[in-house]
Amino acid sequence: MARYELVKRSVALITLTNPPVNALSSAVRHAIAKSMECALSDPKVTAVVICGENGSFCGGADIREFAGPLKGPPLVPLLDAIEAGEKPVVAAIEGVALGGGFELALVCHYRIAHSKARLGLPEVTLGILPAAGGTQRLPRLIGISAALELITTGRHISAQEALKLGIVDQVTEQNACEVAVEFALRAVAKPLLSRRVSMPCKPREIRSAAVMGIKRECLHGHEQDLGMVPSLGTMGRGIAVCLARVGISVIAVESENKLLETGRQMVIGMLERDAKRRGVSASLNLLKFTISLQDLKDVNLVIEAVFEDMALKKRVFQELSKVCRPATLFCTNTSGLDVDALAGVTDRPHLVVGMHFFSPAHVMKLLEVVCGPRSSSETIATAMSLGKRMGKVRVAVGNCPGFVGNRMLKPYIDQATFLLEEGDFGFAMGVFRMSDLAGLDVGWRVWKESGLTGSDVDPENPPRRRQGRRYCPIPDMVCEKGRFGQKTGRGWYMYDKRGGTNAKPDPLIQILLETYRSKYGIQPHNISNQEIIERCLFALANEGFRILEDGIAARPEDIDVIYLFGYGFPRHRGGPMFYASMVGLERVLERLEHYHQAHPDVPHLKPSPLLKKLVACGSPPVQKWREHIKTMHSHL
Ligand SMILES: CCCCCCCC/C=C/C/C=C/C(=O)SCCNC(=O)CCNC(=O)[C@H](O)C(C)(C)COP(=O)(O)OP(=O)(O)OC[C@H]1O[C@@H](n2cnc3c(N)ncnc32)[C@H](O)[C@@H]1OP(=O)(O)O
Repeated sequence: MARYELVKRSVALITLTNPPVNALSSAVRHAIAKSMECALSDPKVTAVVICGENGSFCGGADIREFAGPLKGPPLVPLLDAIEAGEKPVVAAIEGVALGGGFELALVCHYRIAHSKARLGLPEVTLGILPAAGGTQRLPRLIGISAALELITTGRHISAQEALKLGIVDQVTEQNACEVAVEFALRAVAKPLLSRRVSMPCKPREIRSAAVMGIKRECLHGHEQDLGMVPSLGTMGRGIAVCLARVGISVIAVESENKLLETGRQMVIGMLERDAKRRGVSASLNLLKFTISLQDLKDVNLVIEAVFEDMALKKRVFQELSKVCRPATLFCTNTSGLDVDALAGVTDRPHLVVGMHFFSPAHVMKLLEVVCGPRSSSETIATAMSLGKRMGKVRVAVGNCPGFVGNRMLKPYIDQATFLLEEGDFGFAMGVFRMSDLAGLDVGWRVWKESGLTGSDVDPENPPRRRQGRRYCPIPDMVCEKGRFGQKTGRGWYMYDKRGGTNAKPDPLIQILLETYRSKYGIQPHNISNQEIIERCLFALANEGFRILEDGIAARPEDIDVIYLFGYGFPRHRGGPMFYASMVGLERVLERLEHYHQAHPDVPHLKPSPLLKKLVACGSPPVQKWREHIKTMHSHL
């Protein structure tokens, strides 16, 4: 778990050996303690270097040990002892120094980082604090404001940024361990006191804290050398970039030459910029562009990314069934359409699976892999593996309208618009900015297809009621004015230009709201922040409980991963399901009952049976909820 050797006659080299990222398992902590004891007591040793095997310093706590009881030596006294030792210790950081790994580096008296190394305190993303000294040592090293930013965001920083901040002493392109050994030999003669980061911090820094704001198998039988993306629209372009940059050949298909050329230029530009940023050469030779579906006859896997229209997608899959080899997998990039209905028009329903990428696909980490009832286990495993190769955070979900993420969005957005009808200020507008970004026409089309708005609606229908429940027509009114969000320069907000991102309140929306409220005799009233949060977030979590009941997600943690990586849910809150457990399931149930009583025509506010069951069982912790769920999707 750690190798101990003497190098250059007097340097003790401690190499952490716990693949894949040399995490701090109990055995590793034990081995570090023993090695340090040897180094400090051996008179031949004048300095120590700590490094990690296989190009990775240390990925922090060993997540494989999280479920069990804490065993082995605790980390804090071990780290304190390293820092307090009378021989200089140098951390040789290659790969990652994260969480406890970063905290280990912070107790070393010097830190040498390889130029490609990444450092960070991602604990906040796990809902915990960097409690092995990170919250204490980092502010002392780089100042409170810079440290708070790293601690509260969990952001990874590059070696170069770490050097600028004063976290590392030297960045090298060479073997960091060899550089550290030479460095350690030179450090022997230097005083250590000032190198111990946990020395008291200056009073000026403490005062400024008081006014500071706190702001991840091989492809089962389907090694993918060829992927393809029909349609080089926004999603198709991003997906093509994701594939090419991890070395997968892509044949990109468009319907006509002009669109093909535009798409080609954009994909090449995106790949070149991406390669420049990563300091590698762009893999342009992996891309082929065509307007002929016939060119796909020999590919192993197809990712269809045409416009979100069921009839169009069905036509594409019928054509693909004629063109492609019988063993070719068909993946559909859809944000909510019925994957099984698409599988049904192909000659190979068991080889069809959903891959719901999030926009922009080359940036967003989340991938929902949608398992249709006929998707084979091998098909699902292949899509999951492909996602892994593309560097995505993958969650296997069941097939239902909107899958997990977008299905939960419906009650959340509904509550936001109902609140907009009812209230006049204090409203957190996050959902409206997000809708402007996604495009308001997307939801409008779905509402139309499901008969909630548009020409199919019975004119005798009361405007604020549809299909027997409360309906808010304000989003339709916004769309009827051609306001589709950022892409049209106007939506819930106004933007300086089409495609602009700088949202400003638009007086026209205020006028629209006032006119609407006066037409329907709605008296706006003051809505507290608490009510806004409860109605939006408890409705969101309530749908999460229904998704678990329906077997669309296998576990609450999957729902949380989807919301953290696909919907910008605040990391420190852990996701909607974890948040509900933190608030207390009893309270969530009580508030939902209260709001459902006040709004009986809003079914999403009716507490889900699973929530009630969990409360009746004494509100067990999130990781125990699965024991109370009857329906389990066979593939999840
Ligand atoms: C409540 C906890 C109490 C426990 C107390 C224990 C006492 C000691 C600890 C003290 C406090 C310290 C706390 C922490 O350190 S919390 C922070 C923990 N670390 C992380 O959150 C890092 C998580 N990992 C990542 O961000 C990434 O995996 C990566 C950047 C390290 C590498 O990314 P990438 O190159 O994209 O590869 P993968 O994500 O695919 O990972 C590769 C492989 O490595 C495994 N792995 C990653 N991190 C860990 C880890 N910390 N422990 C064990 N294994 C890890 C990952 O699972 C993959 O494995 P594979 O699926 O088998 O391929």
